[in-house]
Amino acid sequence: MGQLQKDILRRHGLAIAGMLLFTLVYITGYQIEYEVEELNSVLVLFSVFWFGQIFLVSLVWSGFSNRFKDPSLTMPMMLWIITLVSMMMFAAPALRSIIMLGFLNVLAFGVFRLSWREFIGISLYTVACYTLVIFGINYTRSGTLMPEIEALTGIAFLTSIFVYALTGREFTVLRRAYREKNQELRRALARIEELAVTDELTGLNNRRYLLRTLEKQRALSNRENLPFVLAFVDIDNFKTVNDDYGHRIGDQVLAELSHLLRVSIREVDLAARYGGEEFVLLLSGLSLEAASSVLERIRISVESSKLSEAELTLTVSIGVAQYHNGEEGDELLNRADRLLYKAKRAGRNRVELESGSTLQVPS
Ligand SMILES: Nc1nc2c(ncn2[C@@H]2O[C@H](COP(=O)(O)OP(=O)(O)OP(=O)(O)O)[C@@H](O)[C@H]2O)c(=O)[nH]1
Repeated sequence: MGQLQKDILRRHGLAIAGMLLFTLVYITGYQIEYEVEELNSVLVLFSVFWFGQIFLVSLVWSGFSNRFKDPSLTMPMMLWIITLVSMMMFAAPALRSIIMLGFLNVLAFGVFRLSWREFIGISLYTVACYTLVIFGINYTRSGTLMPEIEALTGIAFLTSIFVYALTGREFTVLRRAYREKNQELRRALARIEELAVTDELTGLNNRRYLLRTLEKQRALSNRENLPFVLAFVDIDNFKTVNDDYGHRIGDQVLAELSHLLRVSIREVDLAARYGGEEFVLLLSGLSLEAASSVLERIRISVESSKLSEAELTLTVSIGVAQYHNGEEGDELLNRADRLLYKAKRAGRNRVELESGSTLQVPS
């Protein structure tokens, strides 16, 4: 059972407790004021009342009401109670004051649940029932009511309903403002989280995100024996780009290379900017051999691309290491970094693989 349904049922539980109390007070009042023999017709009325009530609550309880616009069925329940309570008022005019309080309690139940329009609707329905019953009593038992007092009671009743409606409206406005603020906060938080893990220049994830993902990947790999590969990708002689063409072109190169890296890997892989002109790729589920062909393809595609508006031809050096079950993330990063410098020392524009990898590749 979801939290929403629990909340709804808790509210209905309270309402049922209130109605039980009302039933007791009414029947006691009836016994004091009227002949006990006439009680039977009132008991029939209460049976119908409770039957309908239990039927509606069971719709909520079973989850059947979830298919309706308002799963709490507040409106049908209120209509049911008000109709039956009006009939009880007709059956026992002397208990009018008890019943009026009953009406107000029912309306209080709807103040926070219903929309402004629904609340006005149900209030008008209540006033109509009340007026009809008063006319009915006057017609069938003339002389039992004092018209002036009834009119004054009606005005007091209407005033209370009006105050309820205003309170409900205030509450709706507050609730809406609260919901909007909450949504705004959630959006801002999502944006902050995104900014905290994104590199502004390239749009790739940053080192913080990489290290977090590396930890998750390690945990997965240790548990499932799933291989993965980490590669350092570094632009060769990038300093000369800045020196010869300026930082603006250098930035363009970084952004375009980042794009190239991102589109060269699968959704499940990760390309992150490690810092400066150094990038890291995390290739999951791949053996060193499989990863090496992906990385070789990347190396060739960088070499054959024209980067930035200066249409520069650049190369990258890549150091590739496979994760060894149980090792720390730092160790893996260091091994890949060392391989990158080996590639640099060996003349650049090459993919340097680690020899002697031991992780098993699942068949
Ligand atoms: N335009 C630009 N340049 C950057 C950025 N971050 C780092 N750099 C530059 O990247 C260059 C890195 O130079 P080095 O570390 O000497 O490396 P390299 O010239 O690529 O030489 P090798 O790596 O040995 O091939 C430096 O000139 C940095 O200023 C950036 O965000 N934008």
